[in-house]
Amino acid sequence: MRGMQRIGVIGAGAWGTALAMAAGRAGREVVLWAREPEVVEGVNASHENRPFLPGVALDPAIRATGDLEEAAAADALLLVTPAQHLRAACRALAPVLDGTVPVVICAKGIELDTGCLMTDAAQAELPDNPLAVLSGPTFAAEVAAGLPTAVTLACADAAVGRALVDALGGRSLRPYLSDDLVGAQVGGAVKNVLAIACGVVEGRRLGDNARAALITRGLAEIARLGLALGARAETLMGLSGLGDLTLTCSSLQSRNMSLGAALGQGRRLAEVLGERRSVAEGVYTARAVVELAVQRGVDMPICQAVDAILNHGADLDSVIEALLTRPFRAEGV
Ligand SMILES: NC(=O)C1=CN([C@@H]2O[C@H](COP(=O)(O)OP(=O)(O)OC[C@H]3O[C@@H](n4cnc5c(N)ncnc54)[C@H](O)[C@@H]3O)[C@@H](O)[C@H]2O)C=CC1
Ligand SMILES: O=C(CO)COP(=O)(O)O
Repeated sequence: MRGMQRIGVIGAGAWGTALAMAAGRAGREVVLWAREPEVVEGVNASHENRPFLPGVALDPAIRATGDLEEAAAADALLLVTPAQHLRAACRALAPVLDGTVPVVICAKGIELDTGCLMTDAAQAELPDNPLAVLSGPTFAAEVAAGLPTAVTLACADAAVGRALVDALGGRSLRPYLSDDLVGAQVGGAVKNVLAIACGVVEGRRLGDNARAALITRGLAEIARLGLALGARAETLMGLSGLGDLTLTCSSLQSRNMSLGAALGQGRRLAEVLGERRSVAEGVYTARAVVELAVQRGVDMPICQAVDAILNHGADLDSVIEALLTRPFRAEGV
């Protein structure tokens, strides 16, 4: 497998920009594709992505472009759009992307209309490209700052996976190789829904015990769905599962947790979303995950509670009461 020198990053939100920094730090030449002309201009002229990663001085070597073909002319491509737009990004890439170029999915979510994992959506549009998944406990601002971070990098082809680890890894971003693409996606998608629940706990002042209980029983939900979809337990207990769940459910740096906290304080969803330009994936994945769970016969009461609050106008206190009065059961997955 030849070395990967030029990395294209598709999507210049906080995470795409942070990954561009990580790839640059690893010695790669980076081209960052942004939808917004002001982001292209800001990255190239002021070396800052003010709309999505304000206050971070970017490596001047990172070049931004609005031209998808230019970004696609790379040895590997990182796909970092929001999950609900990933399929459209792949469709736009198909005519300009060489079929041999590895594509690394960095979005976290489940597609609403289809229930597809991101790799299934990407595969449908880019059937020839080798696919990989990069996921784990990774707040963008910390990765951009070069703080120590570890991720799961899953790829079915071990040689491609190894080349990606070598191309992107360094002392501050440490990828652990896996071949479990399903497992690497389920944790990152479901934890965003669970982080909204943990935010509600925070906003309603239900205490740290309740948050720990939600994290633990939330992990059981991730495990049940993951195993039903063919994931391996060790992946779900690794960086992309337990690791990311722990991070996102413990810090108001998380957009999902802070959104849940606002709801817990009595604010309305539309109002909270209206104040943000950044994506809180759990808002969309909640419904997708509940539909998938119903299809697969998997019990996910916490995710269902979040979906009821977000999408079905359920009263927050009634939903909390219903969770607290569920019948007692044996522990375990
Ligand atoms: N920010 C973080 O710390 C991390 C984010 N991720 C994941 O990365 C993905 C991207 O998130 P962020 O970079 O944080 O986004 P962001 O919230 O910083 O920015 C929003 C992004 O959405 C894009 N966007 C908005 N409307 C769009 C549309 N109609 N079509 C296509 N794109 C549109 C914008 O161009 C921008 O790139 C998400 O799936 C997220 O869960 C994963 C790990 C860490
Ligand atoms: O995925 C993330 C951390 O791993 C970022 O979480 P938020 O999208 O909730 O900010």
